Amino acid sequence: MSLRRPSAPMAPAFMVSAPGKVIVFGEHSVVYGKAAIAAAIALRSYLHVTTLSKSKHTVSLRFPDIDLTHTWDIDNLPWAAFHHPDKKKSYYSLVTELDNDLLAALQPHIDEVSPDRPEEIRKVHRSSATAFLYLFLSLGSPRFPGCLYTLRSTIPISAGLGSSASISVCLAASLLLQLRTLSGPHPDQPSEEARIQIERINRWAFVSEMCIHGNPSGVDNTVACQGKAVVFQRTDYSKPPSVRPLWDFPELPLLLVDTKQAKSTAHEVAKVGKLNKTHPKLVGTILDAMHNVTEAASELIEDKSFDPKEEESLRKVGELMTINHGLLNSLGVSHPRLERVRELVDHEGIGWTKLTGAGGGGCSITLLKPDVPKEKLATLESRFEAEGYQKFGTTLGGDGVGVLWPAVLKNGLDEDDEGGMEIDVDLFLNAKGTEGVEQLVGVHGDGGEREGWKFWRVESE
Ligand SMILES: Nc1ncnc2c1ncn2[C@@H]1O[C@H](COP(=O)(O)OP(=O)(O)OP(=O)(O)O)[C@@H](O)[C@H]1O
Ligand SMILES: C[C@@](O)(CCO)CC(=O)[O-]
Repeated sequence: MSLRRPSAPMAPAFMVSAPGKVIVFGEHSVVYGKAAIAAAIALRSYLHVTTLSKSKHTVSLRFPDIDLTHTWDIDNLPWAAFHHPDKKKSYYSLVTELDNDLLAALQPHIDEVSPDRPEEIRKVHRSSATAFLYLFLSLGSPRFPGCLYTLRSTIPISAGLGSSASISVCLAASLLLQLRTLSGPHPDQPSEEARIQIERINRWAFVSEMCIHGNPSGVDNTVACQGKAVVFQRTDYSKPPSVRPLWDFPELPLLLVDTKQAKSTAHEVAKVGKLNKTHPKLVGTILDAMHNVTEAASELIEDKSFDPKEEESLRKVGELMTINHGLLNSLGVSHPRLERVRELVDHEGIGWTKLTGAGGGGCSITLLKPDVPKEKLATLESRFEAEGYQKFGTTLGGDGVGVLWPAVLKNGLDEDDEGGMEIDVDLFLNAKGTEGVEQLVGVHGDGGEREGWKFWRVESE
C-alpha cells in the first residue's frame, strides 16, 4: 500500500444525477427470481460533491429532503474493520450480502445521527446514513479528502418510484468518480466500455439498496443506472442479474398517480416473504403467474405489430396490467387508496390500472385508452385532486446516471460568456422546490439535453 498522500490540487465541485423508475410489470415477484419490466422516469436525484480544504478532514451529509445534516470525523471512522484483509473489498467487487461485523462496526457512528429526533424520522436518517457510510468505508480510505455531499431529489420518497435506488446510484457513482475508478463518461466512449462503468456503479448501488431496504432484487438500481427500459431477472443472487434493454420501448400513454400514502419497501417485501413462508405452494403459484404475465407483456411490446396508438395493442397490455395488479393484491400489497384509484379509472372506463413499486400505498400507473375524451380525463383529475391524490406527467425511458464535472452549467445567463454558471452548495440548497432544482441543475433544459451533463451510453443493439 502506498503511503504517499495525494498531492493533486483540490478537485472541483461536481454533480451526479440518476433517475427514478416505474415498474411496469413484475414487482415483488422479481425478488423471487422472476422477470420484471421497468423504465426510467424523468424525475431524478441530484448529488453535489464539494471537496474541503486539507485542514478539514470531515465528511458531511446534507440531505434536506429528509431534513438530515450530519458530519463525521474521517479519522474516527472504523477503517480497521472495513480494511481487515478478510473484509476488504475492491471497487470492482461483487458484493451480494451485507457483512454483519461491518454493520456492527458502523453502529456507533449511525447512533450519533439525529439523536433528538422522533423515532420514525431517525429510521429514515439511519437508512440513508448507513448506505452512505457502508459505501464510503468499503470504497474509501483514511486518506480520503474531507467532503460535503449535498443531495436533492425531485422523486417523492417512499412512493414506489425508486427514490432509494436513485440516491444509491448517485452515492456509488460519486465515490467511484472521486476514486478515479471510472472512465468517462465521454461522447465517443465505446459502448462496451460504457457498459463496464455502469456495471461498476450498479454493483455498489445495490449494496446501498441493501442498506436501505434489506432484500432488494436490484431492478430499481439497474434502471436508475442505465436508464431507458429493461427486462430484468436475477435467478442467482451470487451472480450479476440478466438485464435486457428494451431499445424500442413504446411511448405508452401512462397516468402516474401518487396515493400520498407513504409506505416502506422493506416492510412490503418482508410481508410477502412472510406470506411465502406460511403458504409456499400457493404463493409460488402466484409468483410463477406473475412471471408469465411479464413474459407475455415483453413479447407483446417487442412484437413488430405493437402500436401504442392503437386500442387493440393497448388493450392486450392493459389486460396484463389488470391481471398483474390482481396478483399483487392477492399477495396483500395493495392498499384501499390504490383500490380507489382503480375504482375511479374503471368508473370512467378509460384505462387499465396497477400499483407500481412496492405497493402498500405509493403510486399507481394507468395505461390510458387512445382518444380518451378530454371531459372524462378532466372529471377524473378533479376527483383525484379532491381526494388528495397527486397526478404526475412523466415520460418513460430517459437517461440513466449522469455526471456534471465540474459543476458548471450554461443557463442562458450572462455567466455563459465566461464558461457558465458555477453551481455551489448554497445555490443548490436555495433552489426553490423540485421545480427550482430542475431549473438550476436539471439534466434537461427546456428542450432536450442540457450542455454539461454527460452520460454513459450503452447504445442500441
Ligand atoms: N431525497 C432523499 N434524500 C435522502 N434519503 C432519501 C431520499 N430519497 C430516498 N431516500 C432514502 O430512501 C428511503 C426510501 O426508500 P424506499 O425503498 O422505502 O422507497 P422508494 O425507493 O421511494 O420506493 P420503491 O423502492 O418502492 O420504488 C428513505 O427512507 C431514505 O432513507
Ligand atoms: C417490491 C420490489 O420488487 C420493487 C420496489 O420498487 C422490491 C425490489 O425489487 O427490490
